[in-house]
Amino acid sequence: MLKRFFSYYKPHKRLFIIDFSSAVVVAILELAFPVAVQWFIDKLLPSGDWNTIVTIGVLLLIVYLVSTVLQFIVSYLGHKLGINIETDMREQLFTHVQRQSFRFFDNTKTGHVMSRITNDLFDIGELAHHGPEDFFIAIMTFIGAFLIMFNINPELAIIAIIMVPFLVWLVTFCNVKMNHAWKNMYSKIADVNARVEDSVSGARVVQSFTNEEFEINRFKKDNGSFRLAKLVAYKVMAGTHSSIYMMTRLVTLVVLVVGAWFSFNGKLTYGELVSFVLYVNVLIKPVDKISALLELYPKGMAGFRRFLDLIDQEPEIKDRPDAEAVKGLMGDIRFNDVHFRYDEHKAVLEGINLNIRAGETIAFVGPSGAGKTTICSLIPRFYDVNEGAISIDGIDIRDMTKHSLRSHIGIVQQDVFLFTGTIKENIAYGKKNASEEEIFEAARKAHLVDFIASLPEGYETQIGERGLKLSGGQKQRLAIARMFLKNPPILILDEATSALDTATEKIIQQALNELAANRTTLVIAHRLATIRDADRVIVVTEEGIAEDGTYSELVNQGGIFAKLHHIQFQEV
Ligand SMILES: Nc1ncnc2c1ncn2[C@@H]1O[C@H](COP(=O)(O)OP(=O)(O)OP(=O)(O)O)[C@@H](O)[C@H]1O
Repeated sequence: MLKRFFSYYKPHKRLFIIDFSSAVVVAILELAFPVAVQWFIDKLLPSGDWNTIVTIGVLLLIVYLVSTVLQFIVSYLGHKLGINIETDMREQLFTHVQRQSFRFFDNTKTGHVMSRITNDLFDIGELAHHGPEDFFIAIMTFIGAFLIMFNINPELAIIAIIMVPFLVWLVTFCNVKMNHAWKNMYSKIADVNARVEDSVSGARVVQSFTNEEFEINRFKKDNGSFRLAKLVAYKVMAGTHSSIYMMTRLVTLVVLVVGAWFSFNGKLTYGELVSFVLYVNVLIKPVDKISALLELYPKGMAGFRRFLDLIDQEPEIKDRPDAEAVKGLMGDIRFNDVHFRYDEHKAVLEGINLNIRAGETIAFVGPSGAGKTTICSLIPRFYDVNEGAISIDGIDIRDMTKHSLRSHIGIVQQDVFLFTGTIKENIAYGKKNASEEEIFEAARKAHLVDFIASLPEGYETQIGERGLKLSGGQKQRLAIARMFLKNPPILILDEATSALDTATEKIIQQALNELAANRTTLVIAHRLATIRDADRVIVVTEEGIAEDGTYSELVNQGGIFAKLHHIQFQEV
């Protein structure tokens, strides 16, 4: 895991080297300071040479100035390095989530994904900056300080260092406890995020059921669990800090008292004693640093582990290495003995055989839950078949790149999803490099022009989150405009006209008929009035494809479709 963590430094090698070497120089200057003080007290003060004292003062000032500049570099560039790494990871994670397949989103809570992309990575930048640098500097100053102390007075140096193993044990012990506490805290905040995401996006449902209290109580529960998890983490942290504080002060105290005794016995000069006490601080500082790292390391690593968990989840639907980027597909679709299941428990499709000729308009009808939407989801490879194969123009869809396959298919969902932004931006989503004329033309074909003209800001009107400020029919027309722009050879309309009033529906139906001309069009419809013009009607039931023929053929056949027809048109 550490190896993978360090691989993120690679693109920022230069920054790391500047930051790290500045930190090393600062540490060396810090190590040299007590020696200078000792020399000052023992040699310079008794000599009474005021000129040398002033010269040394000026020299020290220069050293301090250099040190200050280096401190700035360490602090600024170090943090820059950290945030660069954090940004890279966040971008990688977002890209990775974008490439995930439908099944991933079926099984993952949005709030949890949001948490991983935002909160979980907060401490990684800090760890990336402080981790290796502080660790190395701590070891370096610790060894350096000990060697100098040993040189001044070996006995006192050994007394000072004798307590360090206890400190190391304490640090390790606390590390384990804190690791656990932070990981738990991250998982709880992910739950809070998931709850907020659910309640806010479902706010209208919540209010229509007057379930606000219920939602508040559920939130309180999750928020309370998060509070508890964070409190535990802080408690462990406070325990760690105070134990380390006590141990470090104890070392200083022991050195001061024993050092004073040595001094009485002429084994230590005053300068050496002062320098020794200063060195105890230099010796202990790394332990302080390590204790800060101890707090940061588990937090950062807990986030990094969760980051890796997600990064290591391979997208289910991937391009084969030899996949072809297809162009100009006509839309001849064949299902050859297709079996499909969403999960282990229940087969949704079993042995489906279908033959859809390019340019045909096919209507899928049948009871709810029979698998009409599923059949259509398999064509763009939102899911892969478990057995059998689907081909377009004779090419197995698994032999095409996902991108080229999907660029030939347009889908108008039952539940239109629009993005926060303007009307123009949302239409242009169908074709990223569309010209203004193309956008206007698409809007015209979708009968949106009058509506857009009635808005004070026209095409620049903000439609609110997920198109909240538009009516169902307007959303639907916007989605249709988007599809005119995309202009795909294969069209899937999932009850596309269900949100329209009778008058608008007629106009849209006309537009859709125009759009469907010379394209393969699959319509999933419940209202039979919209599919009278279809070339073929396919009845899907839980047992598979039950009927296949033209509208009138099926009505005359007197089977399932005929029954549906009679129910809808109240003919007996
Ligand atoms: N993402 C999913 N994960 C698991 N099961 C699913 C998923 N989507 C659909 N199903 C199940 O698969 C079966 C077929 O669903 P599908 O949506 O294809 O039916 P449908 O005929 O389009 O229904 P409707 O007319 O109500 O839209 C149903 O039993 C449904 O519960």
